[in-house]
Amino acid sequence: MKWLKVKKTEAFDFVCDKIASDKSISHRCAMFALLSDRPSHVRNFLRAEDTLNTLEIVKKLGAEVEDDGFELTITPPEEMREPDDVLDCGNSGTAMRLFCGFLSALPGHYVLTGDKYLRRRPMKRVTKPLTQIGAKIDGREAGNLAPLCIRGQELQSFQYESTIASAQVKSAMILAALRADGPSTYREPELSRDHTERMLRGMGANIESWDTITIEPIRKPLEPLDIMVPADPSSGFFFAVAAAIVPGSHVVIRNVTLNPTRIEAYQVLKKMGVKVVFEEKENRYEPIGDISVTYNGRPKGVEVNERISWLIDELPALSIAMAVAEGESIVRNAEELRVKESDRISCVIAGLQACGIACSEREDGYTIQGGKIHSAQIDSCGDHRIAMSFAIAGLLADMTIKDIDCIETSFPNFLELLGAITEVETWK
Ligand SMILES: O=C(O)C1=C[C@@H](OP(=O)(O)O)[C@@H](O)[C@H](O)C1
Ligand SMILES: C=C(OP(=O)(O)O)C(=O)O
Repeated sequence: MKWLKVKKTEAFDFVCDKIASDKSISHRCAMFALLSDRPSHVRNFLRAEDTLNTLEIVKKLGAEVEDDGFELTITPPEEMREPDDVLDCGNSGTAMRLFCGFLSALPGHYVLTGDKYLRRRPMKRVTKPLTQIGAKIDGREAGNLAPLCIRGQELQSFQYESTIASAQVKSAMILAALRADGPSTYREPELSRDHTERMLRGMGANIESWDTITIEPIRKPLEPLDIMVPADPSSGFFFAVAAAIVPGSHVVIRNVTLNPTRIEAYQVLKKMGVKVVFEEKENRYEPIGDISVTYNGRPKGVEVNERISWLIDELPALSIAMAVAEGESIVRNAEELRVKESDRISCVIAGLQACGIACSEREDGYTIQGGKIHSAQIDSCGDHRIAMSFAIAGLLADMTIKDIDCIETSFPNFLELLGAITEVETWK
């Protein structure tokens, strides 16, 4: 098990074009390449554990992958292969849920599994609606927990109204709908990240989204992808919080997706009084540009209770800004945090309490009374976002973090970048 010590730092000015590539988009690049009959070209693919596991699965399904160190060329097989082994999604909920939808309609037998954290996460949210349209999926707790066994077959078209705003559920259903026996519709309570719709549309799929998403089944292979994956705003956000809390600091995060469903946490920082500027530079599949964040005095407390799916992954890091803010901050309607890689409500609160911050949890969120962060020893709970959030808290008071191996799942060069603004030490 790896440990990390982060030292308190002084004002920094950091222009960063090395933030990890977007995880959501990278998963989809690997998977969606299988929907074409020609090679897809993917530059800047995220080389982290989660997305490399997805790429391995795509290879086990018969794709050939050439890698020149910068660009991946993913050539789909003429016919998808039934794998002779289990498909390991590692730590990734996105991989497991999207593959459920993808494989349910593909002839063959597939077993999806993952690490001990993923095998605890609820899968009923995808296995239930998929089963309702004819999918054959089984797993522990009547199909709720991995390992999941899928026997792919023809699926029926559907009209599904989801009770949760989840891009993973939506994407699983869209992937199933692409091979269903007629047009399908999908509704969600509030728009969740929409990379699947944008990318599949860019590949020529007939997907319309207004209040309701309408998906036509594909009658021929889609166009291949030709894409440069932008930087991940969720990864960049750790450095945004760093600039927001260390007096006199400034950061520029370059070439990041500016998709509105992904940058809401930056909008909240702005609401807290931090100076945040977005500069769009191009638009292909997604708007892409730079985000600059400048310290602007002590941030102010804020209440976050809507568009939760637009900032769900950033809430642990945002809680660090809330912990140093003037006044009280409240997070509501965020019960989804409890079923991520860890129970992120309990882990955030336990970590902040260890740092001497007054805070308390509720079923759907937490309340944080802004104060002064003290040195502490924090357990990451095996969760990359908890580990990196408290590493950022360490910029204000030396912090020791237990079990940081999980950072590899989404942001392998995090410590290298953090090392540019402070002293870091790791040991086993
Ligand atoms: O579709 C995606 O790429 C993701 C969707 C979100 O999960 P939910 O769909 O469970 O909200 C998010 O938390 C996850 O990190 C990535
Ligand atoms: C929740 C996350 O990812 P996933 O659901 O893919 O494991 C995350 O990266 O914060």
